[in-house]
Amino acid sequence: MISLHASVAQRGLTFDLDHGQGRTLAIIGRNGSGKSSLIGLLAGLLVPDPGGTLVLDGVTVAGPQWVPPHRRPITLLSQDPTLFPHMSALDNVAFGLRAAGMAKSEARERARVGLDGVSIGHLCDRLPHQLSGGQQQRVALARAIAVEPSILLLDEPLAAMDVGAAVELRVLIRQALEGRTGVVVTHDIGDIRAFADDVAVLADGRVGDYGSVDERMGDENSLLRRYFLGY
Ligand SMILES: Nc1ncnc2c1ncn2[C@@H]1O[C@H](COP(=O)(O)OP(=O)(O)OP(=O)(O)O)[C@@H](O)[C@H]1O
Repeated sequence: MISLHASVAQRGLTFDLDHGQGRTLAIIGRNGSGKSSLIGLLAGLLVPDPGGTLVLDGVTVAGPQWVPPHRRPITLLSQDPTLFPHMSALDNVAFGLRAAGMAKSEARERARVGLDGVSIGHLCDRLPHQLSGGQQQRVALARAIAVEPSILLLDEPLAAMDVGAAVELRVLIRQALEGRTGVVVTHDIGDIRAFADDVAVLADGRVGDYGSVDERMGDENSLLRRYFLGY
């Protein structure tokens, strides 16, 4: 569950959003509409103005109290995998588990299982520069879900992939979203169809339209249709 009621006046943004448990929300909007800022607020990378609140799974993480990013039940998969270049794929995935206090052997075993889960267990000893872009993004996905977040944020996760890699990763991301709450920023109607239950259209720093994808896909006058088709 996500409940965000917060402003960032410096950026001209005010968000009012309540999103249900176990559902995935697609965020779409033109450049500068506030997509990255919304992700930043959820992830704890951006602080809302005083008086704003963010509640994740019933816990207030911004507002009267502040919970830092690494203590939130949330992880982020971005367009850029941002792996540690000097660490193997295995150690990249194990890093967050170690940081959370897990013993080294257990963290490495969990990381190995995670890399098997995204079909690159056989590449676990490779450094990032020895992996293709698609393989690096699989490592990043394994890292994002290794800590078992209840909420997964996806910021244009397939934008840098070629078509083949995108198709394969889309299946893996869809699996990763099962049993989780998701938020995906995307410009790709394929991502919306594959991942999203609901869609929010951001405009001028606000949530301009919000509702179920099925309803809006069928509605010839919907904002979703106008956004993608221009009519
Ligand atoms: N670091 C910053 N300091 C001040 N204003 C910012 C900063 N980053 C973004 N903004 C402003 O906040 C507003 C929302 O920007 P944001 O990057 O969240 O939009 P976006 O929808 O992610 O855009 P894009 O699709 O271009 O990445 C814009 O008006 C932008 O100019």
